[in-house]
Amino acid sequence: MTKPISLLEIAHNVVGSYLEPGDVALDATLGNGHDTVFLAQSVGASGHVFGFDIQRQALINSFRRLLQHDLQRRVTLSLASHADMLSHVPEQWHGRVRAVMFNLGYLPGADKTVITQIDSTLAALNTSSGLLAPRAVMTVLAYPGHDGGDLETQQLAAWCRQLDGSRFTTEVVLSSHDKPSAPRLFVIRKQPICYDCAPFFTSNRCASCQNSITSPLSNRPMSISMAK
Ligand SMILES: C[S@@+](CC[C@H](N)C(=O)[O-])C[C@H]1O[C@@H](n2cnc3c(N)ncnc32)[C@H](O)[C@@H]1O
Repeated sequence: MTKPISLLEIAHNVVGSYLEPGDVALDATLGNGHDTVFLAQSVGASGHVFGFDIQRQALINSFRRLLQHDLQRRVTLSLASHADMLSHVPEQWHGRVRAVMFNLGYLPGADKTVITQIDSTLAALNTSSGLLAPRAVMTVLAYPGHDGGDLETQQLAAWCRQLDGSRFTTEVVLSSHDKPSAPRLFVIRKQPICYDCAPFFTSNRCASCQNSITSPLSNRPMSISMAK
């Protein structure tokens, strides 16, 4: 039997479909740098990635991983909360960021009590949504199964519901073995449409290819749209 695709792979596939050489992307939670390396590879030598974490160890781990791939020149690492990202992303890129990735929770292999917090996560989501380009994407991998993670996931879902539906669409991708405690991936797309066209926009279609995003393949995790 083929192994179901993981939520992280889905996040990379979605984000990768938006990124082109020369783009700017943000890694809101550096951790061990896996997403950072992926983003740095996707934006090419002419693009740039800004990454954030509140733990020095995460910056060290991410920098080491970038060095292994000779990608360190494409990335600026900040020892800062993602809630403060605005002051670390140069103004010339405000409104031009193509992708933002969040992977909530704790740094694997480190102190599990240092985890993302609702207030700073929501502040960072608000800032990120303003930094995004007209056609852009944000992914948030959330873990309701750990301490505080369930409330953070609920708040994240509520934050998605209050987004302007004419500018943003949200899908939630569930693990194939879904349980209330299983991780879930939020995909928030900023639409490349003007306000004049917004009334004709259908929220269950991909903005770039117009494929339906609500029909899961049999061995895939299930994707649902966030209903208002
Ligand atoms: C699950 S890990 C991220 C995994 C990472 N994306 C990777 O590819 O390895 C979550 C990270 O979020 C970080 N974090 C927690 N609160 C944060 C905040 N306010 N701002 C930025 N990072 C934060 C933690 O220190 C931890 O390293």
